[in-house]
Amino acid sequence: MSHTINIMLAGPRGKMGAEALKLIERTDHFHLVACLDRKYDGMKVQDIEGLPALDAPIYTNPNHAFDQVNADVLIDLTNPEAGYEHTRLALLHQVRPVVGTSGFTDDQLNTIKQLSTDYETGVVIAPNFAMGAVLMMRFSQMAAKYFSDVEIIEKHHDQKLDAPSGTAVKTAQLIQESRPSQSQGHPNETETIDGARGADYDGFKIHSVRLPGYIAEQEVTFGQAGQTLKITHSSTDRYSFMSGVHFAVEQVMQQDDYVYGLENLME
Ligand SMILES: NC(=O)C1=CN([C@@H]2O[C@H](COP(=O)(O)OP(=O)(O)OC[C@H]3O[C@@H](n4cnc5c(N)ncnc54)[C@H](OP(=O)(O)O)[C@@H]3O)[C@@H](O)[C@H]2O)C=CC1
Ligand SMILES: O=C(O)C1=N[C@H](C(=O)O)C[C@H](O)C1
Repeated sequence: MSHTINIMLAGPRGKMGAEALKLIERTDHFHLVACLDRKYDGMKVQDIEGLPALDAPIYTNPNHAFDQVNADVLIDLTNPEAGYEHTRLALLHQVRPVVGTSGFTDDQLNTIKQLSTDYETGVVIAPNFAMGAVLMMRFSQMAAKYFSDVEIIEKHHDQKLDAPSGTAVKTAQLIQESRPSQSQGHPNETETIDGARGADYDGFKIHSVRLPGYIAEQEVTFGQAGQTLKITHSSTDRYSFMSGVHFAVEQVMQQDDYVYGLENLME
């Protein structure tokens, strides 16, 4: 019998938050103790139309929530601004954050890492919870050892706030670890329309597509004379992220430090 894990969830009405509530509801040893939201202060989750019958209270002031509620884990699925503040507060209260929210700056990630050390509290930052996406990133890192020319194309729904996606940034970092720095394409290439060649990361390009109809997709294309290699992952349902959320919640309970990427927790 697993030990009960008390969870505070930020962003319960969001696309991911609503899916995470269902995960918590169906997992026997996950117990929702509170939600952080922008609205409905003092109400219960079960009082909000469309949300499951869970009697956890909703707080709009995260300070009050962390002062009043005993949580083991914070799951954050909000936006970069709120997510950073929630994660910071969680660490100050020695609540272990599992962060799916993307779009943090390097400075913010460094502060989170430092707080994790200072408060001896584990934190998992997961650019992508889908196991297939984690493998796609690792395969891309492997391929970059042999194919030094690469471009990343990520495609998301048009409600996404941050670009490039957290997944694309993490993929780019893993590729950078595997290939020597170099710039690609023709040295004299010009853009007749600004941005046509995408964003530059260590000499290679990242392209962000935003369209209704997509959930999340990424294609990493490698090229060398006479051949191309494409490594692609698609999430066609947000359910795809939930086994990773489950895994991260379990894992963060065993952690005392900062983990950036689920691949660091997989054998
Ligand atoms: N790591 C991963 O695998 C994945 C990560 N994500 C990331 O998760 C985040 C959420 O994505 P998604 O669910 O699609 O986005 P949504 O916009 O659907 O949901 C975000 C939710 O956060 C709420 N919110 C905004 N500000 C606050 C606040 N201050 N306190 C509490 N709640 C707040 C919003 O409320 P309101 O609507 O009222 O503004 C909304 O309900 C994004 O950063 C996204 O990139 C998404 C999918 C997978
Ligand atoms: O906003 C999304 O939807 C997603 N965000 C994450 C990211 O920025 O990579 C993960 C996934 O791609 C879905």
